[in-house]
Amino acid sequence: MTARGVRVHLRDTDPQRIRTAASLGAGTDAEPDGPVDLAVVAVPPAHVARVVADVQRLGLARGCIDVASVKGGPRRELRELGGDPVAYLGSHPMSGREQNGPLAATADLFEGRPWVLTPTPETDTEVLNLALELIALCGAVPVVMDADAHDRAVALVSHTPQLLSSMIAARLESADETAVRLCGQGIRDVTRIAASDPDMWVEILAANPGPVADVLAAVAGDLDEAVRALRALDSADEEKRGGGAAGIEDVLRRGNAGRARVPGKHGQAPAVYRTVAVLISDRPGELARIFADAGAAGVNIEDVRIEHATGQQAGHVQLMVEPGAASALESALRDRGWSLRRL
Ligand SMILES: NC(=O)c1ccc[n+]([C@@H]2O[C@H](COP(=O)([O-])OP(=O)(O)OC[C@H]3O[C@@H](n4cnc5c(N)ncnc54)[C@H](O)[C@@H]3O)[C@@H](O)[C@H]2O)c1
Ligand SMILES: O=C(O)C(=O)C[C@]1(C(=O)O)C=C[C@@H](O)C=C1
Repeated sequence: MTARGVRVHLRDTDPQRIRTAASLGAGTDAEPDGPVDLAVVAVPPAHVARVVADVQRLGLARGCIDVASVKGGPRRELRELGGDPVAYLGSHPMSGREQNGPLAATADLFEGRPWVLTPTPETDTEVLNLALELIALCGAVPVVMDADAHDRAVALVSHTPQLLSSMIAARLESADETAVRLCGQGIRDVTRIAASDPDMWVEILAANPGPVADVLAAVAGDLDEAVRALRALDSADEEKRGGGAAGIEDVLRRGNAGRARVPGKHGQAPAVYRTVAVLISDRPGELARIFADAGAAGVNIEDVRIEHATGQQAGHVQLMVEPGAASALESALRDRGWSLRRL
């Protein structure tokens, strides 16, 4: 918001966090002269209703939104605290990081991402308009939903995936070092969010336990089936092995179908990019050099991934590009001395 020319006043119970955020250019730690247009409450879910009620009681802002990952609870709690539901609008940007605190913040975090708004018939239109303006300034895409429908949806697409990622990562805790050193890109993809803050996630899950338990129970059904199918694959009986293979194939094919529905960059259908894998050494400036060379070749990099080679000062950078641009990029990079790897 500050980058878009909006005056942002920062508040937090932890003064160190305000100082860090202000020094990163997120806003000012100075108190505003009077009520601001919009207060954006970005505190852990269990504190949202209390902070919104305080903002309203102290007259700090004309309107108030929150960004918590659950929406039904905060609205009900605000009513219980005697807050004003008219000047409050629950919202949730569907983008985040597995790290928290101001040092993990990035200015373009919400660009192209859905940002859920949960207005009710009583919501003040002025507050809704201010929220829409904020979302537009962040480059996000507004999505209007009922609060409880939102909570059921995020149980499926966010809260259960967090638990499953944590459960897979937990298998590594006491695993043998010889196994852990073999970790490749697959397990990195599946466990990135397992590094998230447990305190925050206990609060999120505690505010949405029923819908998450429903999705997890369905996953548990698939797990039972997969175990049965794998045991059958281990059998001496050919017919049982056939049934086991069909069971495993079924879950993998259903996975393909679900994955194909995950929207790509900017909410579009997932693009099919070609990957150009380039060997890089672990030296400062290598990535900048490769991006500059791709730019000089007139190729737009759609996505990027880095795979570190175990125990070596080197790795592969995978550049995802439009299929039509891949061969031009490959020859341009070879001409500039890069070693490419076939995938
Ligand atoms: N991190 C994500 O991926 C993500 C994405 C979307 C929404 N959210 C939601 O955003 C909110 C904040 O999460 P975050 O990841 O930015 O965490 P964070 O830890 O970076 O920020 C929360 C801040 O709230 C402060 N705080 C706690 N209680 C307070 C109070 N009573 N008054 C004022 N400040 C208080 C903390 O000191 C901390 O600086 C949560 O509700 C979370 O559900 C997070
Ligand atoms: O990608 C991450 O690291 C996230 O934290 C993302 C994610 C999500 O599940 O999409 C997690 C929780 C938030 O409520 C919103 C976004």
